[in-house]
Amino acid sequence: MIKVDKIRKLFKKTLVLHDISFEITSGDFVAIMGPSGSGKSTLLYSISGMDSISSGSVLFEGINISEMQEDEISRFRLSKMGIVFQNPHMLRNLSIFDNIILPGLVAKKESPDNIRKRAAELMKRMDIHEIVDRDINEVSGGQLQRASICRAMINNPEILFLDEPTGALNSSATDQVLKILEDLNDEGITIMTVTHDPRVAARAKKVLYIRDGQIAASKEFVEGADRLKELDRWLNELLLGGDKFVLNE
Ligand SMILES: Nc1ncnc2c1ncn2[C@@H]1O[C@H](COP(=O)(O)OP(=O)(O)OP(=O)(O)O)[C@@H](O)[C@H]1O
Repeated sequence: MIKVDKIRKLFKKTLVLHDISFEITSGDFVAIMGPSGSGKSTLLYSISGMDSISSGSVLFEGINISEMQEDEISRFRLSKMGIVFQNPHMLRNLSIFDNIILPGLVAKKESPDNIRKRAAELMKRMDIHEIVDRDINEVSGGQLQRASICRAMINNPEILFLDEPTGALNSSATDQVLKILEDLNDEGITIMTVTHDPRVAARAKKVLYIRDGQIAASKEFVEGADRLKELDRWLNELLLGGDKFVLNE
């Protein structure tokens, strides 16, 4: 589905991503872990075309999206990708519902009626249908994050990119978001998420560990394994390699 080939990213003269290559297959659930400042978010934004790359290429179903002009990649992203940011970036003067339908109205893939219907279904499914008319400052962090996932799903994307989706959530809100991600992945949505939280990474099929802008290690879970235990062991081995790893409580 996505082929990342030797991408490099420079911020001024600092090399933040060094020749990163990997592939994401349709239906994958990939978690990106690694120390703070290692380049995880930059990698996510580079692959999704939110940020330009300095060299290399990103092919999405064979189409080189790294060469697209800004308006072309924006349209492409709107129709194929859903993005959930660390901070939800919702518009303050719109209700939660209107924030969710907005990318649908912009993309015009479906009629406004269908977009509203889909938003209502997504909100019901994510158990936030009672907050449709609320302002964004009248809901909890967990509700807002679930609303962000509804917004990212409004155009029926093929892939969801998430940056620390549970970073600001308590344990039960984290569990709700994880269940949603797992269900979406079971239904065929490809997922790529940056996370510090081993509970999130343990739901993934594959984990990439980034250190100093490079893939230092990667892991695929064996079917039926105790993933948290396996992940813990793996991360500890990497920690022995000198990485400071912060576990979320
Ligand atoms: N717009 C920017 N301009 C200059 N440097 C940047 C910019 N964005 C990120 N960086 C630098 O790039 C490096 C990687 O940042 P990035 O946000 O990708 O790391 P991260 O692994 O996601 O970190 P964290 O886990 O703390 O969110 C850091 O050294 C950061 O300071």
